[in-house]
Amino acid sequence: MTELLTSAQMRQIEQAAIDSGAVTGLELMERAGAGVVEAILAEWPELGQGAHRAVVLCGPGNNGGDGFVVARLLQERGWDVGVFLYGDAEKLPPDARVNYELWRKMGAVSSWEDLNAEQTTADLFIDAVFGTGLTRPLPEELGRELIMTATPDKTTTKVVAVDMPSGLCADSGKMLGGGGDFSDLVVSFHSAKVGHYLDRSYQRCNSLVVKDIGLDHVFDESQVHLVDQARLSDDSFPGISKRKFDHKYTHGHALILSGGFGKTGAARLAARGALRIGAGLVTLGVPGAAQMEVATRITALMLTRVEDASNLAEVLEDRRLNALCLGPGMGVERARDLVPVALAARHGPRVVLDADALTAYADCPETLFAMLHANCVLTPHGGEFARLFPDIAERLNKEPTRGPAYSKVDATRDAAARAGCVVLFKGPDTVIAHPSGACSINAAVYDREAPWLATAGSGDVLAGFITGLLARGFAPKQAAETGAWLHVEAARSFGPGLVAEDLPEELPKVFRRLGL
Ligand SMILES: NC(=O)C1=CN([C@@H]2O[C@H](COP(=O)(O)OP(=O)(O)OC[C@H]3O[C@@H](n4cnc5c(N)ncnc54)[C@H](O)[C@@H]3O)[C@@H](O)[C@H]2O)[C@@H](O)CC1
Ligand SMILES: [K+]
Repeated sequence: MTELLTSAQMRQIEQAAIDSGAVTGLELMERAGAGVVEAILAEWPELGQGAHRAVVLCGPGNNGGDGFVVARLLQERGWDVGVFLYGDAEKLPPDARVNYELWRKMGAVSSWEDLNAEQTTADLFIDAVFGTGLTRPLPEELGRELIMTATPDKTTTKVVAVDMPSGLCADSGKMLGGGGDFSDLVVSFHSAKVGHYLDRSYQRCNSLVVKDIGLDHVFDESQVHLVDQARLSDDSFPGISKRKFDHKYTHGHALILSGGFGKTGAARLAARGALRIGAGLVTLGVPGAAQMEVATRITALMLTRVEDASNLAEVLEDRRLNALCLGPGMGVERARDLVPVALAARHGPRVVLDADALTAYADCPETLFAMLHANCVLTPHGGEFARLFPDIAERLNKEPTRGPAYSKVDATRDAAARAGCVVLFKGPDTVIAHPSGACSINAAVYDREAPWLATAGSGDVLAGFITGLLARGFAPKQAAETGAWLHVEAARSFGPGLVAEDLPEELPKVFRRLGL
């Protein structure tokens, strides 16, 4: 289980460790600085050989303190190190001050104004200006200077951010004011911060390394989790495997409602996804005019005629239909007709609403919220999210003026609480929230990038994956997390050239690799 921390949670963990007497702030700072150097040498082994030149930019808080440690450790390795301080040495907090003094015994601290002349010759820039303590936008001139430091000749200068690229909010990944420009490497401590996985953060950082600084991992309900294999293998994968004596009815029966003639592709993609992920049976609910179109294009999938609301009500008399998917390619008219029936089904099937099933309620989201129940999952992309939750989206998209800024995690949690069901807010940073506040991020960033997922129909397959897992008996949040994780795994496994059809077909390979 990988927890992602807010700056307040990180401070609390550090403070508790310091208060318990287990460690001092100074020791933590030393480990943090040593961790940065270790990460640099691991990332660029060539920097471990011979002497190089580094420029270390230190800020007015403990992030700056880490910078002084890094400067000292690099100089001890024979490097030529230039140190610049933003702020007043007299006002440094105590641990940072100690490290400032230690550095002063070894070298000079230059004033910020001298930065330009020095910077062009460095092999390495260390951005230790602000970390988790950034609370207000960077002063404009500082932002400009940070951008300049990050844009020397890229072929020779590596930019390393300590904890956070300065200017980015550790809770939201948003930029507070200017600055916070590109970093080749970000080295954080103990646990990654929520902001590393959201918004601008991953767009601005090439790679993220988290170094252990000897603090205990404390888990609590309020933390955001990163959806990762370790977490999923605890509780989800056994649910994907099929046991020897199971039969198809053990694995649920999903119903995917399609659109009309010429509009059935999206539902067929979702259905294929539901089947491949292991639903026992998958039926497409198709209007009469599209029946031929669908019948000629499916094999293992089944088909039933669902013309209108009363038809759907009849079909749902079959209590074995335990997971429904509405939205992909459905058309908003048909969605308005069928969604209320699906949500009112008496035997309580689990329901995924995507695409047109969300857009259909753009004018009256409250009508939808009144019908939703705890067994639903909404899977909006940014546009659909803004249509259903306009005020939340507006708050999220507003330029922040102070930190911690309102984040995609906050927005998805608020949306889930309002909707009363699980909301999966798509993106390279897919956030999944339960109305209780439990929240996770499925990240397709850093070493898990999956840019080929940006292709028509990939969202339809995701809706299908989640529906299939719901049919298998997964709880809504767990289905959303596992479906989203496998979606990225399938994309990464297929690689370049991926089209949506490939995603379900790649799952067997992913499952084999997972040892299922
Ligand atoms: N607390 C600890 O025990 C540890 C902290 N560590 C480091 O300490 C960092 C957190 O330190 P701090 O809490 O001191 O915070 P920072 O060093 O991130 O920055 C806080 C300082 O910047 C000022 N500030 C905030 N926004 C500003 C703005 N826009 N313009 C000008 N000044 C601004 C604040 O008033 C404060 O003086 C972490 O990111 C990490 O790098 C590590 O050394 C590990 C141990
Ligand atoms: K920093």
